[in-house]
Amino acid sequence: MSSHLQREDEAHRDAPTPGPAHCCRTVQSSGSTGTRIHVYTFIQSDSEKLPLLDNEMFHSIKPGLSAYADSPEMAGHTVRMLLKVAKKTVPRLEWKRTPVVLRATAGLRLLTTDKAQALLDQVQHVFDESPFLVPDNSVSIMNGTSEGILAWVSLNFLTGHLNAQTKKTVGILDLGGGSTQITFLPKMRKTIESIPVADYVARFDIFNSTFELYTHSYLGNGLMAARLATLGALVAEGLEWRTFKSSCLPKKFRDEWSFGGLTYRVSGDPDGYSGYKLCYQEVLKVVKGIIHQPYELKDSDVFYAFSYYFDRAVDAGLIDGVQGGMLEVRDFKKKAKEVCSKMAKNPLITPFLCMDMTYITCLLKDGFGFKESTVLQLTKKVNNVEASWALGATLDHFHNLKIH
Ligand SMILES: O=c1ccn([C@@H]2O[C@H](COP(=O)(O)OP(=O)(O)O)[C@@H](O)[C@H]2O)c(=O)[nH]1
Repeated sequence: MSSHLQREDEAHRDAPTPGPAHCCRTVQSSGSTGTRIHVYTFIQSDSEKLPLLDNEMFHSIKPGLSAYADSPEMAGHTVRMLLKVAKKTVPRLEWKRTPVVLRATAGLRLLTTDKAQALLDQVQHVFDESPFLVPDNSVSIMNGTSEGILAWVSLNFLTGHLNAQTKKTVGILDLGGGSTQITFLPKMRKTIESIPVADYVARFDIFNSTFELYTHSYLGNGLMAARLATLGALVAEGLEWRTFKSSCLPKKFRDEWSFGGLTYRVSGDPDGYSGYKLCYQEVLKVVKGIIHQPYELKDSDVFYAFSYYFDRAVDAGLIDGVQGGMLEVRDFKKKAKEVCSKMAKNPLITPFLCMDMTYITCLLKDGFGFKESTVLQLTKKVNNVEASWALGATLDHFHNLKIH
C-alpha cells in the first residue's frame, strides 16, 4: 500500500465544520468479476482513536475492468458511471476534500503489465477530470498481502475487535473470482515458524498495537479462475474450437461461459460420469500442492467467510441471503454431495453449482486443512456494511497502518 497518500487531517486543514470531523471517502474496488464503489462517512472526534463509521454507500457494476483488456476506454466508462453515484452521495461542498482511490485486485494481476496499465491509465484520466480530491497513487493494483490484511482490518473493525483491549480477533476467508485470501492472528509460535516462505507473515501497526498476521493470497484460486483450471481451459490456444468438459457439470449441459474478457465453450461429459466423487478429483488438482496448510488451523475458532463463500452458500440454500449464518465445513461437503447427485435430474440455480460447492469444500478441507467441525460465520454485511477489504483500505489511508 502507498505510504504517501494524503491523510485526512491534511485534507481537512481548511474544513469549515468545527467539532467532530465528518469525513467521506470513496473507494473503488476493481475485482475480476465487477467494479464497485464504497463511499464511507466517518465521524472522527479524537485523532488518537479509531473513527466511528457513520454510513456506507455501495454500488457495483459488472463485468470487471479486466473484461475490457482490449478496449480500455470502456473501463473509463465504468468508472465514470460509479463516480456519478458518488456525486449523488457526497454533498457537492464536500467533493473537493473527498479523496477517491481505486485499487485493483486479481483481475488486473492476471493480465499482462501493458494491458493492466492501459486500464489503469483510463481510470486515472477519469479521476483527474472528476471534482474529487485525487491523492498520489490513487489508482493502482494492490498486492495480495495488502488485500488479505485490509480485509482482516475491515472485519475486525466492524466486529469491534480493533477497539477492544483484549487481543482477541477474528480470522477471515475471502473467495474472489481470481484470487482467494486467508488471514488470521496466530496463537502458536509454530504457525509462524512453519511457513513455507517469509511472505506468509505480515506485520503492521494500527494505533498503539502491532499485529503479526498469517496471510496469503492465492492468485488463480478464486472461484472463477478455479473453474477455468478445473476445465483445463488455462491453455492459450484452441478457444475457438475446443469444448472444455467436466464431470462437475450436468451431463447434458452445453453452453458458453465468459471470464476476464474471454469466452469458453463448456459442457458436461455426455458419455462419461458426473457427480461429487469425480468432480472432487478434478478440483483437487487446483488445490493440491498449491495451498499451504497453516499449522494451527485444526483447532481454530470461528472464521468469517465472505464474498463467494457467502454467495454460494445462499445459492445452495444453506443460509439466508440477508441474515447469513453459521455453518460448519461439513455443511459445505454435505450440500456439495447433494447438489452434484441431483444435477442430472433438477436444473441447478447455476450449472456450475456442483463444481463451485465441491471446489469450496476441497479448498477448505484439502487446501487449508480445516477440520469438518470448524465454524464459519458466513456474512455479506456486518452492521449493514459490505464485508470487503475496501473499509480497511480507507482506514489505512487515514491512519497509515504501516504494513511492513
Ligand atoms: O466490495 C465487494 C467486493 C467483492 N465482493 C464479492 O467478491 C466476489 C468477487 O470477487 P472479485 O471479483 O473482487 O474477485 P478478485 O478479482 O478480487 O479475486 C463476489 O462474491 C462479490 O460479491 C463483494 O461482495 N463486495
